[in-house]
Amino acid sequence: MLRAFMSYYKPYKALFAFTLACGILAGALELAFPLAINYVIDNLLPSGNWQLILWGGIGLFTMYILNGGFHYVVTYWGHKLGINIETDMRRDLFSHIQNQSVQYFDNTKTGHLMSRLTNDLMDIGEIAHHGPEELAISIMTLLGAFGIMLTINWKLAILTFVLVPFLILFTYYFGKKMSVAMTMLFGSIADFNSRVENNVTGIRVVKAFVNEKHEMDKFQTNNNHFRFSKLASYKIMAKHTAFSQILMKFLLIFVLLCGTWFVIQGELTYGEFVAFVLLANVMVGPIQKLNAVMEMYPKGIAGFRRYLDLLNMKPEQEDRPDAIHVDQVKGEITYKDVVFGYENKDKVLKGVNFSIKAGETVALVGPSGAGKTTITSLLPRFYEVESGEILIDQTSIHDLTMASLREQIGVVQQDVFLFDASIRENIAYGKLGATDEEIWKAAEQAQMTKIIQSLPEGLDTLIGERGVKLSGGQKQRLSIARMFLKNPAILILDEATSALDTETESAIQQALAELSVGRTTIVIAHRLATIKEADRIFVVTENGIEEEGTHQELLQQKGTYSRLHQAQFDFDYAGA
Ligand SMILES: Nc1ncnc2c1ncn2[C@@H]1O[C@H](COP(=O)(O)OP(=O)(O)OP(=O)(O)O)[C@@H](O)[C@H]1O
Repeated sequence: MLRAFMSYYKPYKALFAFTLACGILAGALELAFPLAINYVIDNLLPSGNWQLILWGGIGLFTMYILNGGFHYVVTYWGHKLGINIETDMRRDLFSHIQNQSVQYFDNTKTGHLMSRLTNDLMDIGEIAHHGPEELAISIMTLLGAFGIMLTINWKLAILTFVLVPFLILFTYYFGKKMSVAMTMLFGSIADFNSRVENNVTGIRVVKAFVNEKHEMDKFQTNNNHFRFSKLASYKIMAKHTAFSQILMKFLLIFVLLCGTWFVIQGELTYGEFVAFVLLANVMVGPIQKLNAVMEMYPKGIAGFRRYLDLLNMKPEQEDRPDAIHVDQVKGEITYKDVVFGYENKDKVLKGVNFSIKAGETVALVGPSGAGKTTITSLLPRFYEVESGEILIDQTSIHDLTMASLREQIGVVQQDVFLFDASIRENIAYGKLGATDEEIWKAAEQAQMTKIIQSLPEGLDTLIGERGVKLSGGQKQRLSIARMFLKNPAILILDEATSALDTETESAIQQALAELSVGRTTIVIAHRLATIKEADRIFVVTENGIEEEGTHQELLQQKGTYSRLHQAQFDFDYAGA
């Protein structure tokens, strides 16, 4: 863990060395002060040379100006080092999270991930700055003070220093307790975030079911758990502060008493006595700093441990070393004996076989839960097949790089996800850096021009989280416009129009028909009327592809498709 932590210092070696050097100089100046006082009392004072004393004062003042400068560097540049490291860790974690498989996101709470990226790393910057640097400076100052004390009076120096290991051990003990408390606290913050995220994204459902009170109760449970964890950490912190204050004052009084005794015995001059007391005071500084680092350490380290746990988790999917990048596929698709189940549960697909010619439009129909969406999710490798093989243009999708494979495939879903940004940004998501001209062209192809023109801010209109300010049909058109820009060779339309009214549906069907021209298209539809024109229709049941043919052929077969068609016809007729 330490090695992983230290590796983040590599890019900032110079900054680290600079702040460390300033810290060491500041520590050395702190040590010089008691020696200077010792000299003034024992040498200058008896001589009565007022001028020399004045020069001594000016010298001391200059020393402190320098000391202030060094402290500024340590505080500002040291923190800069810390925040740089914290930023780098966040960058690595975000990139790592993005590379995780879809399955990983199925099983991970958004709030927990948010917590890992924000709160968990919050203290790491402090540790990165104060940790190694202050540890080194404090140890150096402590040893320096001890060395000087030894030269003044070795007996008193040893008596004073006997107490220091106890102080450090005591801090270590509290640090361990704090680490456990902080891990608990971070866990409860993650749950807390998760609850808030769930509530905010589902607020319409909460309100529609008038379940605000129920949500409030659940929130309060998390809130109380958070309060409990935080209080536990404060209790440890309070005990630590109280005990260390007592021990520190005990150290000073001990030096004062012993020092007085040594002065009475004639073993210590007045100047040396004052220097000793001041040195004991100087020692309190590093001990307090060590305490602070030890107090901070558990917080930082608990977060860093959670950070490493996630960072060390290898993405379930990676490109093969010899994977090839494809620029443009023709779009021929073959599924060979594909078997798949989610998370080792029952198999959803138990040996699916089919092939689709380049440019063909194929519709998947069948009962709910039969695995239509699952079949299409395997093509861009959102999930991995358990056995069997999927080929595009006769090449296994596992022999292609994941990025180039996904560039060839466009998915339009019923539940369109849009970003909390402008219409322009959302359309341009299909081709980053697209010009306004390209965006307008895509909007026109998706029959969206009039909608955009009617909005006061046109392309710059902000559409809210998940596109909440747009209607279902508008969102759908926007996702189609985005797809025109992406221009993939293979298109998957997953029940893209099932939630729309007839007029909007027919407009969007038209846009989709235009979008599918020249592309291999897989359409998933419940409403069979929308896929009559498909080149072929596959009937997916729990046994795999049960029937296959054109609309007319399947009707004549009088099998599952014909039954589904009849049931839908009866339903529509009854509805009319
Ligand atoms: N991410 C997932 N994790 C675990 N199980 C899943 C996941 N997605 C789907 N399933 C399960 O896999 C099975 C097939 O689901 P799928 O969505 O592929 O069916 P479908 O034929 O598209 O259904 P529908 O027509 O209702 O959309 C279902 O039993 C479903 O519960």
